[in-house]
Amino acid sequence: MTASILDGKATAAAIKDELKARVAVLREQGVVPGLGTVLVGDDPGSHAYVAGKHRDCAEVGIASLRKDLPADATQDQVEQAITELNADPACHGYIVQLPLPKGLSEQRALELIDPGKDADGLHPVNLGRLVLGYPAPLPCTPRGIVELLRRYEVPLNGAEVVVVGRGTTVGRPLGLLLTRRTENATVTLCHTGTKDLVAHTRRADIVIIAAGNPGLLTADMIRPGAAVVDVGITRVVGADGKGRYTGDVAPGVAEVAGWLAPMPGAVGPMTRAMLLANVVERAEHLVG
Ligand SMILES: Nc1nc2c(c(=O)[nH]1)N[C@@H](CN(C=O)c1ccc(C(=O)N[C@@H](CCC(=O)O)C(=O)O)cc1)CN2
Repeated sequence: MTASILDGKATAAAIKDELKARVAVLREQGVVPGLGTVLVGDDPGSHAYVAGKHRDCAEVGIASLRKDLPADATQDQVEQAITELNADPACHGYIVQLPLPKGLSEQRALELIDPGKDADGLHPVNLGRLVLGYPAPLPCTPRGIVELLRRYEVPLNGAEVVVVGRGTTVGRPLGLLLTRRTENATVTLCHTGTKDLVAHTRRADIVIIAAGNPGLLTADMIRPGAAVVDVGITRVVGADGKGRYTGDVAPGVAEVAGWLAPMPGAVGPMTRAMLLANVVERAEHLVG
């Protein structure tokens, strides 16, 4: 068996076209949706991701508002940037790029975001609303994964899904999304304390791996025909001394799986597209 590839790049491009049309309608009504970013420090990965977010904005007609702070920025300076975006009417939604440099509190930064402008859906109020099943901006990576599975018609209703990784940006909210009545999957959340990971992954219809452990999921760990989603993204340095990103799925899985969302090319582009969707939805909400 060779897996059908869940092409996140093509799907994200289609979603961006849909959003472009919705942004045009908003602009006709005199509203220019705006995405803000708070970027602290000089991590090349974070700079590349933020630059990508603003390129996406330009593509679909969303205005960009950037707050770039130096690596030695204080907590007060970060909180000042957040307070300014909270007050800026041109900003419909914004994100604080994670991780923040050591010594800065991500928790305090996220809690200061106006929940109504939380484009990442990571504010405690919005995570709480997700638990309660109330409308809220959804965290971009989990939303992107569900959207990708849905658009490729991977059966979710009644499916046994194993999510590996219990982080607040992916694993935990993903479990909440997949167990809503609309998705109706049964979710097992595995993590570093799980005793027999293979026993779980082998009986799953869908394995979503967000462990940050390169090559952790090997071909012998999945049921033939299962769907596999690689969320892992770890920077490794090769024998040539060059850095590259690698996922959590080992080579060979594509020969056993029925569907594969590979890294690169699947979850990352969908995450970016969902950020735009969250901003457009916030602007549409204001228009009423
Ligand atoms: N505030 C946030 N911080 C971070 C998030 C987030 O969603 N919100 N996620 C990651 C970084 N990230 C977006 O910010 C992100 C990571 C990777 C990709 C991506 O497209 N990856 C490519 C592969 C890598 C590459 O080619 O450069 C892929 O998967 O195809 C997009 C966004 C941590 N911080």
